[in-house]
Amino acid sequence: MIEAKGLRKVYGTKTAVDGISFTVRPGKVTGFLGPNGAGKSTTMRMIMGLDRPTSGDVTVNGRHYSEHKAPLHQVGALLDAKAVHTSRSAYNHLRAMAATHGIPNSRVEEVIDMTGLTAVAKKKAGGFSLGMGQRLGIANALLGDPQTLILDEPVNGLDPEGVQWVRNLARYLASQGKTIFISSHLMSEMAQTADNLIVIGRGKIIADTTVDALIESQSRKRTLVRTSETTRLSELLARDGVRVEQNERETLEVYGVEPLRIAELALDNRVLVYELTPLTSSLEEAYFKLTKDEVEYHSHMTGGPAGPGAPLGVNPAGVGAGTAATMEGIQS
Ligand SMILES: Nc1ncnc2c1ncn2[C@@H]1O[C@H](COP(=O)(O)OP(=O)(O)OP(=O)(O)O)[C@@H](O)[C@H]1O
Repeated sequence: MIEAKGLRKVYGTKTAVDGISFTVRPGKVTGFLGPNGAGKSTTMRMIMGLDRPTSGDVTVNGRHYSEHKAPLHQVGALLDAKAVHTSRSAYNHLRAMAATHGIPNSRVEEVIDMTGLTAVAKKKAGGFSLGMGQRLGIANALLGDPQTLILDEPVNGLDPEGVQWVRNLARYLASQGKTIFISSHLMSEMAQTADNLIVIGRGKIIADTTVDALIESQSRKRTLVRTSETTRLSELLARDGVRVEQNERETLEVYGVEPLRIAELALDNRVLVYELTPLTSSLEEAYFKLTKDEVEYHSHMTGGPAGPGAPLGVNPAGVGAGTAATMEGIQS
């Protein structure tokens, strides 16, 4: 369990984390989301005692990180996958870490096997690919079989098999009652991995809820309707003040009413409807809506302004057309 109360971190004139309070519970995977620079890594570093809060407090399993007698058994973290001796082999790196924490060599073999590093375990970590480095970082985090696991962007650089492996690992460990706290920018992955989400923007919490509730809160009720009488049904719905869009032949998107109401209206007026499907937003759509005012670093595509539906100022037409992009950080 991770508990933060009024946690705040100021670097010079920059408030990276602005007095946040949250609880990450055992038995669940909790995703930690937010735009670049929102304060996720700073929060994770404070949990691990690597950064001292300017004010407020954070504990893991009831104590500050530094107060735990055997911290590797309490909490394991992947914060910076490059933080290994590049001249040491993965095996020697893990062995050295295990030896200084009273962890037997058999556990080193176990985590090497679990993370799929067996074939490269005797090679120097400096020559590892990004994905192999991530696996070593995760092996390191798992070494003490910790009750709480903190992973900062663990799937960064992993191949699809690796991404799936992290998902299954996180879900398995949560099912064993462990506390799993993961940051990621991959929304589709988070939707499949996490039970709960904490969303942060400009150092403040903007949502602390379940994945389903977050999607629901940001979704507008929409129903896909297939009928051969689109014009007539559109007119009937418009009379009730309902917004209707037609994007394909024989297909309507109807906003803001229950499918039952659409079916009743169609039945009363003898309009044949052959499909009624409630549509839900993806986590990515919900996330964009939630954080659209919290993004500090916008991308600008050359070749025209962003369209009204374009998330984060990215013009989808420009992307599709292969337009050259310039990335520009704007600090507001
Ligand atoms: N050591 C530091 N000194 C000064 N500013 C810092 C320091 N560490 C972080 N910051 C600033 O604090 C803010 C939060 O940074 P942080 O790395 O926690 O964000 P993040 O949510 O992890 O971002 P990303 O998704 O890009 O990794 C940023 O504006 C960053 O520039």
